[in-house]
Amino acid sequence: MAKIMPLEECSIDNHIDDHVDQEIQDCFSIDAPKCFFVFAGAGSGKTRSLINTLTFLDKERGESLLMNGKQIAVITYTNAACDEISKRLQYKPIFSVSTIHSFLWDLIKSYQADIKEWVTRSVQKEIEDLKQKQLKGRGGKAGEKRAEEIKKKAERLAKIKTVKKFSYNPNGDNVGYDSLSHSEVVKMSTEFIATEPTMQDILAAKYPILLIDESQDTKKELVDALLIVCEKYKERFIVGMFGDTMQRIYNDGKDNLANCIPDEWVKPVKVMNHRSANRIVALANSIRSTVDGQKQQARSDAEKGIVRFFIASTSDDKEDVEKKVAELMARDTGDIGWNDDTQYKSLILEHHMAASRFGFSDLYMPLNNSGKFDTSLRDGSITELSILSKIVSPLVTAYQSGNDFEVAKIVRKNSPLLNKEAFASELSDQTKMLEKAEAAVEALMRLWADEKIPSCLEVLKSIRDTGLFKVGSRVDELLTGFSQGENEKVTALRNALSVPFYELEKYSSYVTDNTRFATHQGVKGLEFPRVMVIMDDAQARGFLFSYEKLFGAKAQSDIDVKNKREGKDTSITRTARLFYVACTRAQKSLAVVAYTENVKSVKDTALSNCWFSEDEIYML
Ligand SMILES: Nc1ncnc2c1ncn2[C@@H]1O[C@H](COP(=O)(O)OP(=O)(O)OP(=O)(O)O)[C@@H](O)[C@H]1O
Repeated sequence: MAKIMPLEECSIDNHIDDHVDQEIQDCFSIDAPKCFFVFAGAGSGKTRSLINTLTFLDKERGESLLMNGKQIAVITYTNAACDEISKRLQYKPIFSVSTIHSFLWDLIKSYQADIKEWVTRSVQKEIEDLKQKQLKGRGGKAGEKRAEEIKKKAERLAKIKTVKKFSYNPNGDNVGYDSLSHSEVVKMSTEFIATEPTMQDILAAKYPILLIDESQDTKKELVDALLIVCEKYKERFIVGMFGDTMQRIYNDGKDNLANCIPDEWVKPVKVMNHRSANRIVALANSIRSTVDGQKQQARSDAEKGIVRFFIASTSDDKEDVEKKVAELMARDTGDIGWNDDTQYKSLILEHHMAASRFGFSDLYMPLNNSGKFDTSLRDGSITELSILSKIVSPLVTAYQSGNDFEVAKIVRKNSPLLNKEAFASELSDQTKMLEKAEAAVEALMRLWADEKIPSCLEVLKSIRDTGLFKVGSRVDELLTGFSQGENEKVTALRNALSVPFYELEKYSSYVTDNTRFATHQGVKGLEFPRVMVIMDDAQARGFLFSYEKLFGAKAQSDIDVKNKREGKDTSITRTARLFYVACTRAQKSLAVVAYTENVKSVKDTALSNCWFSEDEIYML
């Protein structure tokens, strides 16, 4: 009788790419080290190969590297990816996993004299350039703005002379003349790496192995600098890049990276998509055929999978449309997960679209429109919002559900009324302290009495007045009325925080990834069983992407035509790549929803590109 093999062993073709990990491991040979470049489509197991490689390196080289004070550097695109990779590597000290900005800052931050010299030169040059423009310019508003900029830069230049130590926070706002901007750090450090032999020595000695995830979006200056160091230190510096040119969605990545990789680098090829069902892989291939024609195959044990394309008018009610889409998906797939909005992921183009769908627009828009809070708004780290969402909101929930233990725990952990210093100064009468803390909690909770819902400002006022939690001096400014000439951040925050407290809670759920919404860009690297990709240019305010152009509903601009003629990236190719990233997150079923001004063109394009068939399309 024939031996019955486990399914995994039967489907030999599912192991078609297994040689890739071995090819990568061979690059770390002591005698003939090589750099490598693993570029492969979505779901092909690049992250898995990265982790396998690191696990192998830990086992084979970990001890000797650590003993010599060296580390293996891993550069990822986001903090979330850093956390995930560090966790999977069990936080072992042999690895230094960081984002590009932290990596570069760590490398250069102790060279303060060089930093000072570079910044001084750079600001001087900026002033010079502005002065040149001023001479040629026509004055008017632009001229006034330039004059203001020249003045500000001259002030910074004067202050830079006195700076002893420059600071930089890779994850936040960098204000103040002694702090460096994100672009300054990238420009300066990559320039150091590309041109300073000492910095090249330090880099190669500290991190003899450097692996980069999502390298299609790695800043081009860094890629160029690393290529220089690789060439110079062939014997003792190995760079490994993992990525996919079709998933390049940020403009600062290196265009046509694949063509810049030296011939002697090892370039293993992967052809399988381990993530998605057959129909989704076929769609991904046909989207890709409009850009580079690379094809993947699904696993032999992959499900059939379902894709549907829903076309709606821009003026339709979005909530109704998306509800109907989920119902139709549940019906067509027979998968009840589509009936539960916590079980599928809706991918929107910009955060404010999640804000309007999930109900935190009034909080989000003033902050977004001010343009003063970049990443901190997106990751929820604006100080006042963070206190309200991370401390006050759980406290209110615990109190309202009668969980006294949890209330006490939150207060003890976070309140200055019960911290060590408070205990030290009230040694004789600690009950007094406890009573004070209790009274502060009661005062806060009275804001919710009689089914009232307080505004975020009222909540901040209560905790500031009672001292229940430390709020910082900006809250005093927020709680006084608007004054001419005040900091724009304060004005934006005051407007945002005048909303009912529940909007803050919704915002907080969104930034902590506890809602069904995420952006097309933000889900890079992730996967979900059910995905709804929402394309809605009318609601998106950026101009880098245009689904209407991709689907032929809007004409190409003259610039698009010119860029295309010159073989450059256009808003259409950029959008095709974003569309590819969004669709390839789906494992089992995928709904694509297009809101358009031109229903017919969208349908015609979907059919003529063979992205969807007639029976997969719904006109809503
Ligand atoms: N060789 C394999 N055998 C079985 N499953 C695999 C294999 N490689 C990857 N997978 C699974 O396929 C999915 C995609 O893998 P991974 O995230 O590593 O792909 P990726 O190439 O990094 O994807 P993307 O570029 O789309 O982010 C994961 O669920 C992973 O566990």
